[in-house]
Amino acid sequence: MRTETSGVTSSRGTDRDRTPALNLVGVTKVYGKDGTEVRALNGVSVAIPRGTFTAVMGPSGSGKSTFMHCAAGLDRPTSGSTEVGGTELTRLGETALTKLRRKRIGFVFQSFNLVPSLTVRQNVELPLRLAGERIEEAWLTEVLGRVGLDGRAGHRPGELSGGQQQRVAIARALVTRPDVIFGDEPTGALDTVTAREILALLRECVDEGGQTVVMVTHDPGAASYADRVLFLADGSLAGHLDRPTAEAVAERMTRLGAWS
Ligand SMILES: Nc1ncnc2c1ncn2[C@@H]1O[C@H](COP(=O)(O)OP(=O)(O)OP(=O)(O)O)[C@@H](O)[C@H]1O
Repeated sequence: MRTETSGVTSSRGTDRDRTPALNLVGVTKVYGKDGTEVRALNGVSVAIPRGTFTAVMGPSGSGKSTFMHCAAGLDRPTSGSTEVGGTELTRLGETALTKLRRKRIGFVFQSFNLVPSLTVRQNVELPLRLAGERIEEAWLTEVLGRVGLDGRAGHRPGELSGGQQQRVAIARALVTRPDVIFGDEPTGALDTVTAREILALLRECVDEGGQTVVMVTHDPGAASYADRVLFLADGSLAGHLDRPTAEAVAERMTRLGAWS
């Protein structure tokens, strides 16, 4: 079994800084039973440091969604353990897991998943309300400013472009100051120019906000915004690329048989 670790951490960090944002140890997920078993993940171990941007790639069916679901506590591994910010998810009951997800994990999906009847500000506040947290106006204003939506707080999602809606989703993910933001094809529904703006924004959240981002994508161009790309094949880690270029990622994907 191999553990992937990135070396992108400060040598003067505190203990909290040195605890990986995300730590998977021997995570295996088997779906079905008795002859219909699918081993979607097979002993995956990976530690992702705080303040880094990781892309997860692999051919269709290689286990990317299963990886994200197990890492984010949306699904339970069959064996192995997952830690978010030093807390082991696999030991938590459903209520504690739901609370942890609300507060310490942010999600950005391809389809934005905003509540259409709520304003931008109300959508962004929602995770704090669900977690029963106090809403600090200054922080909310700062988060909306960071994603470039200062003037849009009173609008509803239907009045915004796709790129602006994804900015709302990113603000909603940032608002609880989570240990990790997971992106599931966050630019999959956007045109190329808008996709680049959203990827640059995620990059900025990492570089300037110290956020940790883990993004599943099929797009080598999107993966090139990450510090590291992890490759999955048949449910196992099949290597990584640091400071990836789109060309190098595409070439690795071709070797994994992704486009055949
Ligand atoms: N709920 C489930 N029940 C049974 N098999 C499943 C389930 N979810 C996923 N699988 C299987 O597990 C394997 C990994 O699936 P997963 O969705 O994680 O792959 P993926 O890399 O995200 O694929 P894609 O790029 O096509 O979205 C596949 O063989 C899939 O059919």
